[in-house]
Amino acid sequence: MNGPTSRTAATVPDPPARGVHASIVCHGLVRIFATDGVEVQALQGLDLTVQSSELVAVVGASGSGKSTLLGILSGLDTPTAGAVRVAGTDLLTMDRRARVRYQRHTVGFVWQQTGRNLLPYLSAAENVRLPLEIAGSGSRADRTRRVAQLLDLLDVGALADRRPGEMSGGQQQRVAIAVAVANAPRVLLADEPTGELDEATSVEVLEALRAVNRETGVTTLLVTHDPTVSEHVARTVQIRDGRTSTEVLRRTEVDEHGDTQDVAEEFAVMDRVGRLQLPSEFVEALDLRARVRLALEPDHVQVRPDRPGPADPGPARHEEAR
Ligand SMILES: Nc1ncnc2c1ncn2[C@@H]1O[C@H](COP(=O)(O)OP(=O)(O)OP(=O)(O)O)[C@@H](O)[C@H]1O
Repeated sequence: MNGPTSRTAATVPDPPARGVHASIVCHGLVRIFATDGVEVQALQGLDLTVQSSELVAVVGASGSGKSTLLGILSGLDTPTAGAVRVAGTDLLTMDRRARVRYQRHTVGFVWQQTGRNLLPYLSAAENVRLPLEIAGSGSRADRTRRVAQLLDLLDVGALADRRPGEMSGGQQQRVAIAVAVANAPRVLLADEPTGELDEATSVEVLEALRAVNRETGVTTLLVTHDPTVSEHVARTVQIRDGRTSTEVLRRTEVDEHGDTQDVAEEFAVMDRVGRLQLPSEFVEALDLRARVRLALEPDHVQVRPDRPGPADPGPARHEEAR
């Protein structure tokens, strides 16, 4: 996804009205933090729609606003402006009780720090059982069955009796995913779930998230600074300066010889009033500055520097064209 690509295209996020099947709809999300009289705009009008049962990775550099977005989606923080709905719940109008219900039943979380996800003195099975008992779901036998099912789904069934300290980081994160989806939330949120893991283990944990998403249909949003995640998920949304800037969509195609191949295409994200961010590589490659020339062509829009270049016909020709 890095580097200039001639295949950058634009996509407009679905408006909330069309988002009946959308599980997450953020529209014009703004979050301003004020500390000691200094304002930081962590989110600057972020638009994002995630369809029901979709798995999306939100990728961005440090300080781009990922944790702020996740804080809002998890109901721990509220935006300064904008609209946000998750699984039909308007997160701006929730009262205290609705917030507790939302956090207990609608969303599940996996955090980066393995220690934050699991209780160290409980076994894997007991950790998964705990949220079921708190929610009072099913009979004792139902709970035992569900714990076993989830641990098997996450491929950690053999570790049911081990405590977190007796498991690897990747195994702990897989148990953490089982804990997060124990009460069948509509949405699973994961904050840098592979942040403390090596590359091979990270891939295993991503595969585990994909398996849970596929098998249970839980809408899954993970945030990470690791751009290579886009190689493992169908949709990656890039966030830059508190806004979604580009998206990479990955799909499998069968060529004329019957061979399958992975095709990744990068799109720029345009908001509802037509604003889009040019990829920084494009801006740098053409040394684009404050003003650019735009021209509408039959099937595309041209963006050129505001100065005559070798291929530029010059202002006289533009005058003629008008
Ligand atoms: N509680 C806060 N008070 C003041 N500023 C904050 C607060 N939380 C975040 N910020 C600022 O908002 C911006 C976005 O921060 P955020 O933590 O969302 O970024 P991030 O993409 O998650 O970064 P990282 O990958 O380093 O965690 C940063 O400039 C950060 O300093």
